[in-house]
Amino acid sequence: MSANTIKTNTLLAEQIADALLRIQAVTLRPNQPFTWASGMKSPIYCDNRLTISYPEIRELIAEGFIALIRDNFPDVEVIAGAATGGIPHAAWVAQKLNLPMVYVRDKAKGHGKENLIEGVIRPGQKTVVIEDLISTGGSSLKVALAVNEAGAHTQGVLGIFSYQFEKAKEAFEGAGVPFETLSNYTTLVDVALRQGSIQQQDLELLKAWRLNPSEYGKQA
Ligand SMILES: O=P(O)(O)OC[C@H]1O[C@H](OP(=O)(O)OP(=O)(O)O)[C@H](O)[C@@H]1O
Ligand SMILES: O=C(O)c1cc(=O)[nH]c(=O)[nH]1
Repeated sequence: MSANTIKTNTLLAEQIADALLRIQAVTLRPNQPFTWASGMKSPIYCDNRLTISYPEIRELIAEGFIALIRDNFPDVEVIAGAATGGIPHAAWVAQKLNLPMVYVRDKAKGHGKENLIEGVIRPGQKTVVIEDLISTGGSSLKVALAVNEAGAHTQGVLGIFSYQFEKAKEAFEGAGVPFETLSNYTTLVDVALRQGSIQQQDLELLKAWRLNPSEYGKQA
């Protein structure tokens, strides 16, 4: 399967965008840009960690992941959570599918057993990585590659939300790892505009940022 053949469920993408807006997971802060994991500066931050506090939203997310897994990776053997945001969602999915779970740290522990991957993963095991958010894709691809380096096989990466950057698509394609998210930036902006939770001036700001996200906020 190529990296872009997984089909997004449009209704679910809207439901999740709506939920993220409702719980105020999305913050616009143009005057004090956020620094992302990649080092990029951004006027927007989507805090998907908040979803774990809402049982009906985390259930929607878990069922969304399970539908994607059933359609695309029906023979998956292990669910891997990307630390930290992906871990709770991976646990709920693994529990519902009655599958083993592991989680992958962003770097190996500096003491104890010095593990990068926690839990049991065996050579050849078909694995789906669960991540909370994909910006550049760097974090989740690192997890996917760590799984492969451990001798298992990453079938795909699934996330809650993606900013739909070309850079991420190219990175996943380059690594030969299929990926998909339950919701995305385009849907979020559409839903937010419809609801009136963003205004015209916010839209202008977001458009300026989208034109050149890597340069945004560097002068700030
Ligand atoms: O696609 P990327 O450019 O790599 O960015 C996305 C990553 O950034 C966030 O993680 P963060 O490092 O903030 O850590 P956390 O999950 O431990 O909170 C998020 O949870 C993803 O893992
Ligand atoms: O790229 C990131 O670090 C990032 C962006 C975002 O909107 N939310 C988040 O949790 N991380």
